[in-house]
Amino acid sequence: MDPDQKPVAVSMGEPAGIGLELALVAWNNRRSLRLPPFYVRGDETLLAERAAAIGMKIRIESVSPDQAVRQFSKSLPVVQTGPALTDRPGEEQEGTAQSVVACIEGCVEDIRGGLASSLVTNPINKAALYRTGFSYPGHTEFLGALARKYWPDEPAEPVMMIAGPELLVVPVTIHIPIRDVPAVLTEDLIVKTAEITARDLADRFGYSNPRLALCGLNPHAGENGTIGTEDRDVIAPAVARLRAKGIAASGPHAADTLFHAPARKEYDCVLGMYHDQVLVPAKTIGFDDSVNVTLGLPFVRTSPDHGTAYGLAGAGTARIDSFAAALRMANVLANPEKL
Ligand SMILES: NC(=O)C1=CN([C@@H]2O[C@H](COP(=O)(O)OP(=O)(O)OC[C@H]3O[C@@H](n4cnc5c(N)ncnc54)[C@H](O)[C@@H]3O)[C@@H](O)[C@H]2O)C=CC1
Ligand SMILES: NCC(=O)COP(=O)(O)O
Repeated sequence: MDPDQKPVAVSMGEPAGIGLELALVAWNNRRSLRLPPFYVRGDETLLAERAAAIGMKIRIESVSPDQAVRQFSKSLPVVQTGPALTDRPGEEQEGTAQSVVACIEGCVEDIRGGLASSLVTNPINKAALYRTGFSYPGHTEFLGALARKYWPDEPAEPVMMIAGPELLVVPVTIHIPIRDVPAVLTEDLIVKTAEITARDLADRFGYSNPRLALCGLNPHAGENGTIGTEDRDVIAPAVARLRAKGIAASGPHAADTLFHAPARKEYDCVLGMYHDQVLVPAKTIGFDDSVNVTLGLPFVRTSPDHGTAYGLAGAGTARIDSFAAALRMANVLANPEKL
């Protein structure tokens, strides 16, 4: 065992979803899945109840983060966070949101304190958190705020990237209503998002001068301004600014012909102007093994690319691939010198 090895911190996510059983199944298959040591910030009782629900005999041990690596070979380490909860797979419960948020923040504090290498978040139910006053659209923006709190001297401009073996995509606008996209989509936002993407692909993912393909917003990228003007007046100038800075940006491209196999050879990453423009192709091509990774943070965060999947919770049948890929990617990004 590497005495300096730090565990990956996993937040429990929405208790009614599949996150708990992903952690259980991942630990049970840790060798065959080649997983790094990890611990879950969550509730020990809840994990034990979910293990019983899916018919899994497993040892779960409550630990502090510094004990997790040593414990990992014997039992699933849990860092108790919040009160004991009752497991109701697929059923939203009042009063769990505080624990969900505390687990995410606790993991970030662990990284800041040198106790964890990186963070893998399990899916949250966004609407359930909004109802309790959570003011961030998702993890991505919340983690940006936590980065500014815990690393006040470092820049934190979170950018979402969905990374699969065949396709990398970045949505420039994320969780906003589609009607708001044109107003939010500014030249500066596109340039900033592309710069962070290019920098992190080079520094953390080993691309030299990554090729970024920017989608248009309108059908046929606006058809020379006849089907909408944003492509011509906002996206094209942003691409020109990026190219002037030496970034290998191209576009605006018609999005409908950007994702078939020959087209995918022409770029390293696609920047889409809104969520579904790029998450639909990314999940269609790589739903099982893509990872959601936040660029632009002073620490490493990944997550599976899927959501809470209430319909599968408690059945023990949810696919583990994306969660396992998220754990492996977090460990590699956090330990570039060792791997
Ligand atoms: N990172 C995060 O926290 C994310 C959270 N969500 C949240 O998840 C909730 C549900 O969202 P949906 O759009 O229904 O997406 P979803 O990903 O939970 O489910 C979509 C479909 O994929 C299936 N699926 C999801 N994960 C699977 C797995 N591991 N194995 C096999 N099948 C799987 C589900 O059964 C369902 O048919 C929402 O509240 C949303 O906010 C969604 C995406 C990411
Ligand atoms: N559709 C992707 C998603 O919902 C993940 O968002 P985040 O919670 O990682 O910001």
